[in-house]
Amino acid sequence: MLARIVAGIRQEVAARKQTRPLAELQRDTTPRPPAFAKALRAADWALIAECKLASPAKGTLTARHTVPELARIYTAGGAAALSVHTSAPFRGRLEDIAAVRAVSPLPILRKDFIIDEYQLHEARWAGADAVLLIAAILTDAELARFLAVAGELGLDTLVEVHSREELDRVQRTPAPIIGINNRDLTTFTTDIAATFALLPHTDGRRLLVSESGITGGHDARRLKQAGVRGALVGEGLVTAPDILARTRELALAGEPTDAPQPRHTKEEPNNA
Ligand SMILES: O=P(O)(O)OC[C@@H](O)[C@@H](O)c1c[nH]c2ccccc12
Repeated sequence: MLARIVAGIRQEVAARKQTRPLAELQRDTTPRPPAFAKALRAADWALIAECKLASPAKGTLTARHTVPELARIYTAGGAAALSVHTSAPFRGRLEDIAAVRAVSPLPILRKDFIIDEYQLHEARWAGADAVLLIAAILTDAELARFLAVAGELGLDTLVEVHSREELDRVQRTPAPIIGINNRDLTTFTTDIAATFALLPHTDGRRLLVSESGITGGHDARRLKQAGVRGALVGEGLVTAPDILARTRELALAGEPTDAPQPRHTKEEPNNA
């Protein structure tokens, strides 16, 4: 599945390079603040809420909402950042970044299969704050190079690992934010045990995010208690009966929203 997706991405990127040459993407060089990393560092828990309409494994996940509608709900619900799929297998487009930017002030992660430096320039040009880099589809040299280029462009990076071997590789780079993907990209099955299994092998010098298969506040709370800084959640949000409520629950890592007010006396119930 992964190899097929990447082959498709390679063709798409080649075609886009023809219609929009690199020089055109490089016109705007205004420096931008690293908003994504900052949002993750701002508190001890951060929800990165993903605008995900479909996936190659499951097909349509939601037909009720558009990408900007999801972004609006996530923003209202207290997400710290947004993840926007821009690849065809997830029914995403590069333009979705601008559409989300128009309705939300939150930092945006470009969620794609980045295999070419050109896509980093595209991300910057489209208005993304950060990009996902997937260790499984990159060589050490590509990873180092993409991290450096992203840095020059003012893009934050979330570097994704699934195995111990990938974690070790990434920890030999300066990547400041590592995402442990609970989804095995060869089978597309998820198990959040993947995060707990890799945690003891992290070097303590990176911000850690858990990705995929996180369904509600209970998972979020367990991850937070284990020292994970945040969660990247798509399906658990878009398939929730009440997306706003699910966003709140995940953004608060399962802490109760309305802590009961202390009662003063039995005769005077607190109506505040
Ligand atoms: O919808 P989920 O299970 O909450 O997962 C979100 C996100 O982690 C997932 O979309 C993802 C993260 N990295 C990937 C790499 C490829 C495909 C998909 C992904």
